[in-house]
Amino acid sequence: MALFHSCCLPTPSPPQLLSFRNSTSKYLLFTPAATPSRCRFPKLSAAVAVESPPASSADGVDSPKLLLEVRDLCAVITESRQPILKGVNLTIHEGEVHAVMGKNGSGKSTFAKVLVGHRDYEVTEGTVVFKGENLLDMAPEDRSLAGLFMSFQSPVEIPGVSNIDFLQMAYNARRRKLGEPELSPLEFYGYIAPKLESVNAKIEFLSRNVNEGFSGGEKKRNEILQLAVLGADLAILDEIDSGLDVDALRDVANAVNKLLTPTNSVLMITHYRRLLEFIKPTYIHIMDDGRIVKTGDISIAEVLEKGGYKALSAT
Ligand SMILES: Nc1ncnc2c1ncn2[C@@H]1O[C@H](COP(=O)(O)OP(=O)(O)OP(=O)(O)O)[C@@H](O)[C@H]1O
Repeated sequence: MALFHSCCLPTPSPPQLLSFRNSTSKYLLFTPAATPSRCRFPKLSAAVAVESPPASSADGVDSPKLLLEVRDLCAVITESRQPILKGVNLTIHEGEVHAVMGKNGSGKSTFAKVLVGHRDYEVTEGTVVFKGENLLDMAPEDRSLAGLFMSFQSPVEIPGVSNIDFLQMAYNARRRKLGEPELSPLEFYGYIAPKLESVNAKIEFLSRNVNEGFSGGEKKRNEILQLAVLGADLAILDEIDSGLDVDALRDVANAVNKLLTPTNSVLMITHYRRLLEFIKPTYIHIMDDGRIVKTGDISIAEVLEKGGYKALSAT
């Protein structure tokens, strides 16, 4: 705790801010002294952030609604108190697809898990507002019921519980929360059959125990089936492309694309441009040492693929 406080002193130097604009967004370039983080750590690098667009545009057309606003988010590992997130800033509007990339160990999965309230981590600073509510005040299950979904990098197995029972239980819990009547097993089967088709999964998928004995690719497909069944305002997909063959990647990406509407959003973590060719991101963010240090468009992934992170830091 002491380490955290000593690292989180307010910056003594005045903010230095450069801004520039393209046709759609205004970009803010923060110099190290003005990196927008309340918890400060010694290693600072220039960060580019995309400023939230105004609530309505000049021609009177409403801009998409704000879905998630993360400000100066800092988190430690609960047990060891080791700081992992060191001031994450991110804004997501409805209808946007955000991709987070970054070197191994930069904090991407931790960020995702902190958003869904994983107990391995404790938030020590910062705010997260989801659909206008303080997300950090909500229990993990309430975050899910509020419309947050996360597909884990390594989905858990639940021996003894069949996929269909698990999905029906989760879906009916959501309906109860919404004050809607629960679906009977027969009604639920009618609801899930087309979802199964949308992820190109076989019917046997439903009678198998949750993820037990599933191949890596089947587990990822099953995660997207869960997303299709439960629905979400914000789906966080952690390396949904890992371990997938080309056809499975296309299936999974197609299923995600079919779920995208103008009012929901995806935050996906990936190492590879390949996924971004199937699910087109609105923004790509680069995470480094627990912070988002760069934000831009698909060109970031192109530079990365050609020259690695070294090439990116030179841009
Ligand atoms: N529960 C934990 N216990 C110990 N260390 C942890 C824990 N969670 C995260 N870390 C450490 O925090 C750092 C960030 O991990 P994280 O999984 O968030 O990185 P990542 O960017 O998702 O990496 P990758 O690209 O390899 O999946 C790593 O050094 C990791 O070892």
